[in-house]
Amino acid sequence: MLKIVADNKIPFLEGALEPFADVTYFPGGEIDNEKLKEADALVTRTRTKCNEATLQCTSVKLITSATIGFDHIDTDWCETHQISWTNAPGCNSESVKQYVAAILALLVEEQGWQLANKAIAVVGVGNVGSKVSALAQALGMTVYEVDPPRARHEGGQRFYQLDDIIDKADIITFHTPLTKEGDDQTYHLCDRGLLSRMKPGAVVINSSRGEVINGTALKEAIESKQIGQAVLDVWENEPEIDSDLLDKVWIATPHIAGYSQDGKAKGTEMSVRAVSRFFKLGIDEWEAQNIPQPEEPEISIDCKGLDEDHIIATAILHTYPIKRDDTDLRGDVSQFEYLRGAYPVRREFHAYEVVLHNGTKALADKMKAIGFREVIVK
Ligand SMILES: NC(=O)c1ccc[n+]([C@@H]2O[C@H](COP(=O)([O-])OP(=O)(O)OC[C@H]3O[C@@H](n4cnc5c(N)ncnc54)[C@H](O)[C@@H]3O)[C@@H](O)[C@H]2O)c1
Ligand SMILES: O=C(O)[C@H](O)[C@H](O)COP(=O)(O)O
Repeated sequence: MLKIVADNKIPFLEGALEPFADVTYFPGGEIDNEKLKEADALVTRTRTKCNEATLQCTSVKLITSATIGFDHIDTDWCETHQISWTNAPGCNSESVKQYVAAILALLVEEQGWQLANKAIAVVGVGNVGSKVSALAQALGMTVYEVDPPRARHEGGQRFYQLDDIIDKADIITFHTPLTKEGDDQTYHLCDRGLLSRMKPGAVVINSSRGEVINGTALKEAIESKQIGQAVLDVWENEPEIDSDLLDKVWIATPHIAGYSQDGKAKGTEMSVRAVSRFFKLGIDEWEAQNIPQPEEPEISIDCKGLDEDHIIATAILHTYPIKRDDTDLRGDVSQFEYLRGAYPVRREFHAYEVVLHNGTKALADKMKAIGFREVIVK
């Protein structure tokens, strides 16, 4: 019988492959060479380093990661050793968009920002960045899209050079993969030099990979007030993160930007389907079951006396009260990994209906463009 080793923190997975395989589950960090000796496939997430040390002399033929990022897979080694691998492109991109939306909502609510007067630089315009860019455009912001590989490939006027707009953006949000070589390498892309050229008081958001920002340089830039605020979901050396940096950033979360139930379900679906295609199991269209509903799927807002930014911010923060995640991490930073494993149910915008009392159709259209399933004006 087919043997599959799987990470035990992949929601919706249990039961999917059991009719076809002997499936054993372990915490991601504990999956090692010994556990993979007789495995045909590994269904994984970012916490298992899929490299020579883990994979040599095993019978693994396929790795499927239920995540967007695949920097935990030594793809060169796998390819030269006939191990196929897949990730889950785009699976939780809407969830990361919701994370950035929640930050914009906090800037409106707590710092009085008027989004139409602000500019955002989106660095990396792939699955996540393109959604963040569309969100910011729907909110009326000026958007600078920065993506050198796409700029080279697609040409045209759409993309900016980071150096040309770095001093114009009120927010710089990073959505690149982590790469350590080549012309477009992103390791420490945000370094002392880049931080020093930012508009004074700018907000830096990183939900890509921790190593895209040099944490030491970021601390200095916050201390010297070169930048106004930093928002970090991803960190160098997770889960042993720099607690001094944590104290200095405005919003700190334990790598959960992509942790909506919807994103998790899609990641699991893409993994199961990849296993099915590879081993011809006949469940190429497998779907996750029983995705939990939001506690309060209807958002009711009286718009009288409120401006559009505040109304939208209220709805966004109803779906995702991001400060809860910040408070939990600051409560005990040693619980970084536990907080990820025990993450509460979060649903994306499309799981919600909004009722606007005294609202306008124009506002309703804007909120639908952001992603809410239904927006009713009463
Ligand atoms: N925090 C989380 O929970 C979470 C969730 C999902 C994804 N991620 C991470 O977010 C990042 C983006 O994910 P994605 O799905 O959009 O990836 P993607 O591959 O779809 O898009 C990445 C984009 O970055 C561009 N890029 C590459 N090098 C660049 C550079 N030097 N400067 C600017 N742009 C560059 C690429 O051309 C591409 O368009 C990845 O690092 C992923 O691992 C994190
Ligand atoms: O790459 C991704 O998809 C995200 O970073 C994802 O949220 C990582 O999840 P993990 O495997 O660490 O649970």
